[in-house]
Amino acid sequence: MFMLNNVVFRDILHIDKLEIPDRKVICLFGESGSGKSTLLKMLNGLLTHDHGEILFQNQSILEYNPIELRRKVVMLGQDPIMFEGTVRDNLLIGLDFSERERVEDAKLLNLLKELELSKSLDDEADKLSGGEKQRVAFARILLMDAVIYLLDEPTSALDEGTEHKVMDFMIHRVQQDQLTAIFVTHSKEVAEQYADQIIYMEDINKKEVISS
Ligand SMILES: Nc1ncnc2c1ncn2[C@@H]1O[C@H](COP(=O)(O)OP(=O)(O)OP(=O)(O)O)[C@@H](O)[C@H]1O
Repeated sequence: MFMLNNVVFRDILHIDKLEIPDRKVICLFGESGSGKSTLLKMLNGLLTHDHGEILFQNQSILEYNPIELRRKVVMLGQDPIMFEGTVRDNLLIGLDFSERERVEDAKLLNLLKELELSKSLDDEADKLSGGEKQRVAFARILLMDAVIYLLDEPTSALDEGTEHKVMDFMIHRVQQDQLTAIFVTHSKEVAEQYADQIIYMEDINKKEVISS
Protein backbone atom coordinates (compact mmCIF):
# COMPACT_ATOMS: atom_id res chain seq x y z
CA MET A 1 0.00 0.00 0.00
CA PHE A 2 2.66 2.50 1.12
CA MET A 3 6.33 1.98 0.40
CA LEU A 4 8.93 4.43 1.72
CA ASN A 5 12.48 4.43 0.41
CA ASN A 6 15.19 6.57 1.95
CA VAL A 7 12.67 9.22 3.03
CA VAL A 8 14.05 12.31 4.75
CA PHE A 9 12.05 15.17 6.24
CA ARG A 10 14.24 17.96 7.65
CA ASP A 11 16.12 16.61 10.67
CA ILE A 12 12.96 14.95 11.95
CA LEU A 13 12.62 11.75 9.94
CA HIS A 14 15.02 9.54 8.07
CA ILE A 15 13.43 6.24 7.08
CA ASP A 16 15.57 3.88 5.01
CA LYS A 17 12.82 1.46 4.13
CA LEU A 18 9.27 0.94 5.30
CA GLU A 19 6.42 -1.03 3.83
CA ILE A 20 2.93 -0.51 5.18
CA PRO A 21 0.56 -3.27 4.06
CA ASP A 22 -3.05 -2.70 3.10
CA ARG A 23 -6.19 -4.07 4.73
CA LYS A 24 -4.57 -4.10 8.11
CA VAL A 25 -4.72 -2.14 11.34
CA ILE A 26 -1.28 -0.69 11.90
CA CYS A 27 -0.12 1.16 15.00
CA LEU A 28 2.69 3.71 14.99
CA PHE A 29 4.24 3.64 18.41
CA GLY A 30 7.01 5.75 19.83
CA GLU A 31 7.98 8.41 22.27
CA SER A 32 6.76 11.98 22.10
CA GLY A 33 8.58 13.91 19.38
CA SER A 34 9.68 10.78 17.52
CA GLY A 35 7.92 11.86 14.33
CA LYS A 36 4.65 9.90 14.34
CA SER A 37 2.42 12.84 13.37
CA THR A 38 4.97 14.01 10.83
CA LEU A 39 4.97 10.59 9.17
CA LEU A 40 1.16 10.44 9.04
CA LYS A 41 1.05 13.92 7.47
CA MET A 42 3.48 12.81 4.78
CA LEU A 43 1.30 9.84 3.91
CA ASN A 44 -1.57 12.03 2.79
CA GLY A 45 0.52 14.83 1.37
CA LEU A 46 0.00 17.42 4.11
CA LEU A 47 3.80 17.51 4.38
CA THR A 48 6.21 16.77 1.55
CA HIS A 49 9.40 14.81 2.13
CA ASP A 50 12.70 16.46 1.21
CA HIS A 51 14.38 13.36 -0.23
CA GLY A 52 13.54 9.80 -1.17
CA GLU A 53 10.24 8.44 -2.36
CA ILE A 54 6.87 7.52 -0.94
CA LEU A 55 4.80 5.20 -3.10
CA PHE A 56 1.08 4.79 -2.60
CA GLN A 57 -0.45 1.95 -4.58
CA ASN A 58 2.82 1.74 -6.55
CA GLN A 59 2.77 5.40 -7.59
CA SER A 60 4.73 8.28 -6.09
CA ILE A 61 2.45 10.36 -3.89
CA LEU A 62 3.99 13.44 -5.52
CA GLU A 63 2.24 12.42 -8.75
CA TYR A 64 -1.21 12.37 -7.18
CA ASN A 65 -3.54 15.29 -7.31
CA PRO A 66 -3.61 16.26 -3.58
CA ILE A 67 -7.40 16.34 -3.52
CA GLU A 68 -7.63 12.88 -5.08
CA LEU A 69 -5.03 11.55 -2.65
CA ARG A 70 -6.90 12.93 0.36
CA ARG A 71 -10.13 11.38 -0.85
CA LYS A 72 -8.50 7.99 -0.56
CA VAL A 73 -6.28 8.73 2.43
CA VAL A 74 -8.08 10.70 5.14
CA MET A 75 -6.53 11.92 8.34
CA LEU A 76 -7.88 12.64 11.79
CA GLY A 77 -5.46 15.06 13.42
CA GLN A 78 -4.61 15.31 17.09
CA ASP A 79 -6.75 18.39 17.65
CA PRO A 80 -10.29 17.89 16.41
CA ILE A 81 -11.37 20.84 14.30
CA MET A 82 -14.95 22.03 14.81
CA PHE A 83 -16.55 24.43 12.36
CA GLU A 84 -19.24 26.92 13.30
CA GLY A 85 -22.66 25.30 13.32
CA THR A 86 -24.34 22.18 14.57
CA VAL A 87 -23.13 18.64 15.04
CA ARG A 88 -24.95 17.76 11.79
CA ASP A 89 -23.15 20.57 9.91
CA ASN A 90 -19.85 19.31 11.25
CA LEU A 91 -20.54 15.74 10.24
CA LEU A 92 -21.58 16.65 6.73
CA ILE A 93 -18.94 19.25 5.97
CA GLY A 94 -16.48 16.74 4.50
CA LEU A 95 -19.11 15.41 2.11
CA ASP A 96 -20.14 18.96 1.19
CA PHE A 97 -16.55 20.01 0.48
CA SER A 98 -15.97 17.04 -1.76
CA GLU A 99 -19.31 17.63 -3.48
CA ARG A 100 -20.72 14.30 -2.46
CA GLU A 101 -24.28 13.52 -1.56
CA ARG A 102 -25.33 14.20 2.01
CA VAL A 103 -26.49 11.28 4.13
CA GLU A 104 -29.68 11.07 6.12
CA ASP A 105 -29.97 11.95 9.79
CA ALA A 106 -30.68 8.31 10.64
CA LYS A 107 -27.26 7.26 9.37
CA LEU A 108 -25.57 10.11 11.24
CA LEU A 109 -27.34 9.20 14.46
CA ASN A 110 -26.41 5.57 14.05
CA LEU A 111 -22.77 6.52 13.62
CA LEU A 112 -22.85 8.71 16.73
CA LYS A 113 -24.42 5.85 18.66
CA GLU A 114 -21.66 3.50 17.56
CA LEU A 115 -19.17 6.06 18.85
CA GLU A 116 -21.03 6.26 22.17
CA LEU A 117 -22.06 9.86 21.60
CA SER A 118 -25.58 10.69 22.71
CA LYS A 119 -25.88 14.23 21.38
CA SER A 120 -28.53 15.84 19.21
CA LEU A 121 -27.57 16.61 15.61
CA ASP A 122 -28.86 20.13 16.30
CA ASP A 123 -26.47 20.80 19.19
CA GLU A 124 -23.87 23.51 18.69
CA ALA A 125 -20.56 21.82 17.93
CA ASP A 126 -18.36 24.34 19.74
CA LYS A 127 -20.15 23.63 23.02
CA LEU A 128 -19.14 19.98 23.00
CA SER A 129 -16.49 18.62 25.35
CA GLY A 130 -13.03 17.69 24.03
CA GLY A 131 -13.89 13.98 23.90
CA GLU A 132 -17.21 14.69 22.17
CA LYS A 133 -15.50 16.87 19.57
CA GLN A 134 -12.98 14.11 18.99
CA ARG A 135 -15.76 11.64 18.22
CA VAL A 136 -17.61 14.07 15.92
CA ALA A 137 -14.35 14.58 14.01
CA PHE A 138 -13.89 10.81 13.90
CA ALA A 139 -17.43 10.30 12.61
CA ARG A 140 -16.84 13.00 9.99
CA ILE A 141 -13.95 11.13 8.44
CA LEU A 142 -15.73 7.77 8.65
CA LEU A 143 -18.43 9.23 6.40
CA MET A 144 -15.84 9.95 3.72
CA ASP A 145 -15.63 6.36 2.48
CA ALA A 146 -11.87 6.48 2.12
CA VAL A 147 -9.64 3.42 1.87
CA ILE A 148 -6.95 4.51 4.33
CA TYR A 149 -7.61 6.13 7.68
CA LEU A 150 -4.73 7.93 9.38
CA LEU A 151 -5.71 8.40 13.01
CA ASP A 152 -3.46 10.53 15.21
CA GLU A 153 -4.29 9.59 18.79
CA PRO A 154 -7.99 9.21 17.95
CA THR A 155 -9.05 8.32 21.49
CA SER A 156 -6.72 10.51 23.55
CA ALA A 157 -9.58 12.51 25.10
CA LEU A 158 -11.77 9.51 25.94
CA ASP A 159 -12.17 7.53 29.14
CA GLU A 160 -10.98 3.93 29.01
CA GLY A 161 -14.42 2.35 28.54
CA THR A 162 -15.36 4.67 25.68
CA GLU A 163 -11.91 4.30 24.15
CA HIS A 164 -12.40 0.53 23.87
CA LYS A 165 -15.88 0.88 22.36
CA VAL A 166 -14.63 3.38 19.78
CA MET A 167 -11.63 1.21 18.93
CA ASP A 168 -13.82 -1.91 18.68
CA PHE A 169 -16.09 -0.09 16.25
CA MET A 170 -13.15 1.17 14.19
CA ILE A 171 -11.61 -2.30 13.95
CA HIS A 172 -14.93 -3.83 12.97
CA ARG A 173 -15.38 -1.23 10.25
CA VAL A 174 -11.86 -1.74 8.90
CA GLN A 175 -12.30 -5.51 8.74
CA GLN A 176 -15.81 -5.44 7.34
CA ASP A 177 -15.01 -2.96 4.56
CA GLN A 178 -11.45 -4.23 3.99
CA LEU A 179 -9.88 -0.88 4.80
CA THR A 180 -6.54 0.14 6.24
CA ALA A 181 -6.10 2.11 9.45
CA ILE A 182 -2.83 3.53 10.68
CA PHE A 183 -3.24 4.86 14.18
CA VAL A 184 -1.06 6.48 16.80
CA THR A 185 -1.53 5.79 20.48
CA HIS A 186 0.55 6.27 23.60
CA SER A 187 -1.07 3.23 25.18
CA LYS A 188 0.92 0.03 24.82
CA GLU A 189 -2.16 -1.89 25.83
CA VAL A 190 -4.30 -0.34 23.09
CA ALA A 191 -1.52 -0.88 20.54
CA GLU A 192 -1.17 -4.56 21.43
CA GLN A 193 -4.88 -5.21 21.66
CA TYR A 194 -5.94 -3.62 18.38
CA ALA A 195 -3.07 -3.55 15.93
CA ASP A 196 -2.31 -6.31 13.43
CA GLN A 197 1.17 -4.83 13.29
CA ILE A 198 3.02 -2.33 15.48
CA ILE A 199 5.65 -0.12 13.86
CA TYR A 200 8.08 1.19 16.45
CA MET A 201 9.44 4.60 15.50
CA GLU A 202 12.78 3.84 17.14
CA ASP A 203 13.20 0.93 14.70
CA ILE A 204 12.45 2.89 11.53
CA ASN A 205 13.55 6.45 12.22
CA LYS A 206 17.30 6.80 11.82
CA LYS A 207 17.28 10.57 12.13
CA GLU A 208 20.46 10.64 14.24
CA VAL A 209 22.33 9.43 11.15
CA ILE A 210 21.72 12.74 9.43
CA SER A 211 21.62 15.08 12.41
CA SER A 212 24.94 14.00 13.91
N1 LIG B 1 6.52 21.27 10.17
C1 LIG B 1 7.50 21.13 11.08
N2 LIG B 1 8.62 21.86 10.98
C2 LIG B 1 9.63 21.72 11.85
N3 LIG B 1 9.58 20.89 12.90
C3 LIG B 1 8.49 20.15 13.07
C4 LIG B 1 7.39 20.22 12.17
N4 LIG B 1 6.44 19.37 12.59
C5 LIG B 1 6.94 18.78 13.70
N5 LIG B 1 8.15 19.24 13.99
C6 LIG B 1 9.05 18.75 15.05
O1 LIG B 1 9.34 17.40 14.70
C7 LIG B 1 9.43 16.58 15.84
C8 LIG B 1 8.44 15.42 15.71
O2 LIG B 1 7.11 15.93 15.85
P1 LIG B 1 5.84 14.99 15.73
O3 LIG B 1 4.65 15.83 16.05
O4 LIG B 1 5.86 14.30 14.43
O5 LIG B 1 6.11 13.93 16.88
P2 LIG B 1 5.14 12.86 17.54
O6 LIG B 1 5.90 11.58 17.61
O7 LIG B 1 3.85 12.83 16.81
O8 LIG B 1 4.95 13.46 18.99
P3 LIG B 1 3.71 13.39 20.04
O9 LIG B 1 3.64 11.94 20.48
O10 LIG B 1 4.15 14.30 21.14
O11 LIG B 1 2.49 13.85 19.32
C9 LIG B 1 9.15 17.48 17.03
O12 LIG B 1 10.40 17.83 17.59
C10 LIG B 1 8.44 18.69 16.43
O13 LIG B 1 8.70 19.84 17.17
